[in-house]
Amino acid sequence: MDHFNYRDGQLWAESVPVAELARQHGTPCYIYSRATIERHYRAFTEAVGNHPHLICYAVKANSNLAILNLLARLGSGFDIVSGGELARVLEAGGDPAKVVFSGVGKTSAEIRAALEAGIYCFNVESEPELARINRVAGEMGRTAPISIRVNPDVDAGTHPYISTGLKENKFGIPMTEAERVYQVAVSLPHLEVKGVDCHIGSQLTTLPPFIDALDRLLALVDRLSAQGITLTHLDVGGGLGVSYDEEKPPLPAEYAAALRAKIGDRPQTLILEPGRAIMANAGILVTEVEFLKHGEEKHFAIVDAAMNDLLRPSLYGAWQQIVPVIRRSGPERHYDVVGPVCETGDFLGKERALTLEPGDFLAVRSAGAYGFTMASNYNSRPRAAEVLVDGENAYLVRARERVEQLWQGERLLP
Ligand SMILES: Cc1ncc(COP(=O)(O)O)c(C=O)c1O
Ligand SMILES: N[C@@H](CCCC[NH3+])C(=O)O
Repeated sequence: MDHFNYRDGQLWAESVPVAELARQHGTPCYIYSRATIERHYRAFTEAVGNHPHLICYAVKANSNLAILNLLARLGSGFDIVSGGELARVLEAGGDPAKVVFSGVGKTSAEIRAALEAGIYCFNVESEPELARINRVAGEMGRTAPISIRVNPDVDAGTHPYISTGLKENKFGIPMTEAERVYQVAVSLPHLEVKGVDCHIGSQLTTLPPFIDALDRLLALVDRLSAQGITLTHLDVGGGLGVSYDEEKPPLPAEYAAALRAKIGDRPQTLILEPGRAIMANAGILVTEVEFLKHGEEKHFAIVDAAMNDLLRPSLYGAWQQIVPVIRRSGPERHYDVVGPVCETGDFLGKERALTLEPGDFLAVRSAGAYGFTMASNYNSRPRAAEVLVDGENAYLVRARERVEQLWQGERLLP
């Protein structure tokens, strides 16, 4: 469900015509809906209900400061994976005491910054990382709160690049090693063991893998408890999918309710790290058709957004709906919608039935998550503007990069 709908033959973002925003701010341009973000966030919290819980929004999905600030105002915590994401959360007014820090390669400097900020917990992904956090905390005269990210070896049934909970993936500590690593953790003087964590992948469209992983986590919690290690929280990661095409993933409310039912009256705080399920359908990428090119085999719509703006189609072969911002009548053609970047893999969609003229605006739907955050300056293209719509109002929350910004910090040889 989102707040991008057609009225009078044109696409609206809440109560603002998308074409108006495209003209005002130029294209390519990301447009987000505040109402959608808030609805998705609330669906999670309401479904978990009165069980103690914390939603730690996965910042990597969309780290625009205005969006982080909106979520912080709703009470959200944050799942971060770098010092940069920590800095953004703090800048946006996020509460460090609600931050969990994931990722397999935390540097000493990042660990120090997180301890200084006073984050809630490190999700530790290896034994050397455990030792590093213990050392840094000791140097600072602090105790570092940690949980172990276990790899439950559950097949999430998702794209191989975004599956994280299998033995062959780089993430987490194997379940078979987990108890031993917990014993190491409790023996280290500058660590406080808080919980357990897992994250099995992204864009999951069914419940069973989540439930399997949770079963394995709960069994571990019981085994640890028998050894005198009591945990205060259970972090089940993110990964709930959205409908890009025909997928019918569980709704956030169904997902959260299923986890809640499984956990029953266990005392541990439930932590969720959703990213995509909150943001994907809260954003679109708007682009203008520059040229139509009718080849011998194919029709191309050459647009002003490219793989540097939205990488998912090129990287994963991901399918995202592409729709006209203003509908026009006339015969449809099947177009490959491609950008100006010099790569054959630079496409937003293939074989899309559209009626188009140069100058038309197109919207790529479900682009609020892993859209702008995966953008680059490839081909020295400035990154797109970002606009957040709130009812009848629209706010430019990040201006399009200017070309001069593309060489900031670079120096010529003397
Ligand atoms: C540790 C961790 N938590 C949360 C997420 C968020 O995932 P999603 O956007 O699929 O909810 C990710 C990304 O997959 C992740 O790696
Ligand atoms: N970037 C991916 C998801 C990766 C999830 C990060 N752990 C996507 O667009 O689908």
